[in-house]
Amino acid sequence: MDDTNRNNRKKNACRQEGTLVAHLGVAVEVRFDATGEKKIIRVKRNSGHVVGDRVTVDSDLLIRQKRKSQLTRMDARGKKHCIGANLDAVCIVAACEPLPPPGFIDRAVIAARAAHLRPILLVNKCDLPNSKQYEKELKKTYAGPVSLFILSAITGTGVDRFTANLSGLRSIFVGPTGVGKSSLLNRICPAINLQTGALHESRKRGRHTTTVSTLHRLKGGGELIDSPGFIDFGLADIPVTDLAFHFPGFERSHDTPCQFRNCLHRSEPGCTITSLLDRGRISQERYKTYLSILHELESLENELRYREKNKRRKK
Ligand SMILES: Nc1nc2c(ncn2[C@@H]2O[C@H](COP(=O)(O)OP(=O)(O)OP(=O)(O)O)[C@@H](O)[C@H]2O)c(=O)[nH]1
Ligand SMILES: [Zn+2]
Repeated sequence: MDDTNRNNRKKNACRQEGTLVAHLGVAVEVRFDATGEKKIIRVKRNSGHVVGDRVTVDSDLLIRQKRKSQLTRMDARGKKHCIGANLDAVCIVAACEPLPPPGFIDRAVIAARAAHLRPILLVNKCDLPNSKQYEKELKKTYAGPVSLFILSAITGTGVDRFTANLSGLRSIFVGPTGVGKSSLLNRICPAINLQTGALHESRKRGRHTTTVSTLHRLKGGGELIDSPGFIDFGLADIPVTDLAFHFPGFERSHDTPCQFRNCLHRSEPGCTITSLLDRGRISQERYKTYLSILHELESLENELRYREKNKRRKK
């Protein structure tokens, strides 16, 4: 073996492949494929790595591999955040207390579908007396095209039925803060024993609990990512003409395309969606929500176009 070959072999020996299993802000934790061992590696705060990323580690250097899928959201200031990588499903956690901000579930379903991920809606805290009415409303709007599970992290109701569906999938929990994501994860994998709101409350440190993203292996074979709660699930990179296709409640329109390919379903002739609306097959409430998200996306597209133009002018 010549020196070059020997050096290359040496180099490859200290290169290891793995999965990023925790993001701690200024460091990440990588689980190596070969040994299952974990290593903490320092990264810059905005290094662009997210939980679920496949990486090659060369001593302390982290090389990210191409993602098969990713889930992205936009915050109120227009900044994009990738929340998880190489996913299969998005578990949107909601509860009657605290109620999610208006449009949160719709945006999360749209973002999941646009990223080719399966949306799963979890209605947690079904042990609370106010839950029944809320469950009814969510079932009416989403059940069918979106898998929906009613459960309680406290009593354990519905949890086994839900976890049976996670086998073989990498899923991520998303939801506003306080809906019980960490409590559910604790119930599903008791070994993790994550800090939950109650724990923090007892230490009088407020309710913001999850500050890091972590990936956990499930007994049944799947993987689950717990991510910090956030208030706004702004849509990123979804063209206005694609919105209706991903919008929950418009699934009936998929078989019959509108007359115009760029139809936005307002008042264009030959529009399948407004025709279904007129015949009561799409509810007024769903259509109104669609229009408000459409308006939001149009404003965003205009803003981006304006910024782009200004940038070019300055050059
Ligand atoms: N009654 C009831 N309370 C629950 C249930 N699940 C969670 N809680 C309570 O809701 C509060 C918030 O729970 P967490 O699990 O910390 O919520 P989270 O969604 O992880 O919150 P963040 O980490 O801030 O995103 C805690 O006080 C839990 O005890 C449930 O099924 N029923
Ligand atoms: Zn149309």
